[in-house]
Amino acid sequence: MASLEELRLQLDEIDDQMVRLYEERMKVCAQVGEYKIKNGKKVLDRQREKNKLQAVSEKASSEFNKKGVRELYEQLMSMSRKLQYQQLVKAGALGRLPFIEMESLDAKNARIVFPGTEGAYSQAATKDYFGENCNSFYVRTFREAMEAIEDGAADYAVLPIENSTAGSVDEMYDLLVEFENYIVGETIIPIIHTLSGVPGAKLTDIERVYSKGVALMQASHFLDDHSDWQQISVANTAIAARKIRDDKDQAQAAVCSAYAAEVHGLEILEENINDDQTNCTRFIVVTNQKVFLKHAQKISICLELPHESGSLYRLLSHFIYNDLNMTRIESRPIEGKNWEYRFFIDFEGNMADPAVKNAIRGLREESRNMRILGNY
Ligand SMILES: C=C(O[C@@H]1C=C(C(=O)O)C=C[C@H]1O)C(=O)O
Repeated sequence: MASLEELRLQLDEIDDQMVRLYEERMKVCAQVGEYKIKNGKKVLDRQREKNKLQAVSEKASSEFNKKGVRELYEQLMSMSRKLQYQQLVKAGALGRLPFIEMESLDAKNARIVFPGTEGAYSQAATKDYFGENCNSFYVRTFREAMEAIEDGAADYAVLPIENSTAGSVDEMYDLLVEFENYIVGETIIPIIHTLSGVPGAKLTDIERVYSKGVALMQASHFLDDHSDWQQISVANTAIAARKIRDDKDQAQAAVCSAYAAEVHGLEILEENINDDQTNCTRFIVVTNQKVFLKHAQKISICLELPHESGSLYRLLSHFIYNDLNMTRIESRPIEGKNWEYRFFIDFEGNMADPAVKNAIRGLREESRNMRILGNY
């Protein structure tokens, strides 16, 4: 029997040939890439790849090797496509109107809309991002804020996208798909709830508690200790505070911020009733202009995938190959298509970076309805 050294020498010789052949194959692929640029053809040809996988796997002698050859060729063709995407990006064929790079946002002259009412957490986020004296107004719902941006009634909207306790704000993800608005910034603010009632009310008077559904959830330990209280969900924590003020009923209280309580003239019955003391929410800043800040370092995209095995795995290779760090992936059902999903992916990078351009080119071609939601 041959020694390990001898066997490894044989492997080395085979590998030399394989590398040489790989490089030869890639040279031909580069010519295919040039042809495609000239003739406006897509890089990915699913039928050709299907036929190729069939043909090469048939040449292998055992079931085990058929599977191996298939996997090997899937990777080879994926590398071939990535080379061609690079060629396309170099040739300037980005395929969509580009995002315009901006030095900074004009916070001084901006009109900013936030959902809720005076005292909402989204108002706190607005002031945090645009400054205490910014020119802001409120609308009732997230949708109305997105409409205000689309219509040009406001330049920017500040909207919640993710809470550290309750997770994603699903409605916002759906609205980002529905509207053609773009994320240009984000800010994270602490969310500290109080239980507040009309002046003079005591804890023992309370029978009904109003707040936003997720806020009631974030204070569930405290509220569970008062299981006789009826919990009523309204659009926003500050809207709940306003209602308590307007109704003037000592049996009613709101779960809202200390600031909302102060703005609406309520008295705090219990401070800091969060389950989690580190509770915070990430807000996004949205605009209707296709712009990104020069120093932006995070990109959000969404896309749909064909309902076939391995499609997500293959898609993620664009991040790995281009050395891009993915920071978040989320999925939402696609309306009208049961059990099919739209993926929302955040990754680190700036749109001006060639690695980002290459990845986006590949992702766009190999998925359905890919959209860049923003670079911020
Ligand atoms: C090289 C091509 O581009 C892509 C890569 C393929 C390959 O590496 O064999 C096959 C089909 C295309 O998806 C081609 O179209 O032939």
